[in-house]
Amino acid sequence: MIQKKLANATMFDLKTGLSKEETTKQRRLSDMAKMFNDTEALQAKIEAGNDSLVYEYYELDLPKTDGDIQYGTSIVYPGTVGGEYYMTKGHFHKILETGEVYFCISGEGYMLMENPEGEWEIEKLVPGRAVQVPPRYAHRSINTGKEPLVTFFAFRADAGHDYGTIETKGYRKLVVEKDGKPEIIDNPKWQQ
Ligand SMILES: O=P(O)(O)OC[C@H]1O[C@H](O)[C@H](O)[C@@H](O)[C@@H]1O
Ligand SMILES: [Fe+2]
Repeated sequence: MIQKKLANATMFDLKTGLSKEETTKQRRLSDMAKMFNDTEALQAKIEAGNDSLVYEYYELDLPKTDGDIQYGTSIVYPGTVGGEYYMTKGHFHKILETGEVYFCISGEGYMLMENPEGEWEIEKLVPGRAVQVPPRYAHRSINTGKEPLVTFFAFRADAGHDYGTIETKGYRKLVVEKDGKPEIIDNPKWQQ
């Protein structure tokens, strides 16, 4: 009898977060045009030929029904742009009521979250710590350490990604390096 393949299984390295079996989607500084607050510092780095990899993540080829779970790892590399730590773009889910779970495997940083009602939350990511992003909250992971920040995530597979709101309005808060330590500040460019 031929066993029907029901579950998708993948190996991820616990230090690097990478999988030998799959390819990542990568975002470099040049893909982050509207994301970092200091657009001039970003432009200067790119023009100096320093288009470094900011983060990569997996989008496994899984079915996208409401009953399926999309999962994978996300790896944010260490670095700053104009004092702002390297981070993911961040997004709302198109199905806004969808939450997501992140489990930190390696590195350190924060999960920054905000909802359309104006509430915001920030949770520390350290190895072994799990964070649930509640429904309605946009979420962005930020690497405040010196090593790659590796998280494992899982969410309802049909939730979708809405980047437009973040690109136009930005986040209410930024996480910047001040005297070598992370500090949460108001985003001076945030638009109502
Ligand atoms: O989608 P971004 O904000 O660019 O972040 C990249 C990826 O990070 C996370 O790991 C999410 O779970 C993914 O769904 C997301 O696509
Ligand atoms: Fe998400």
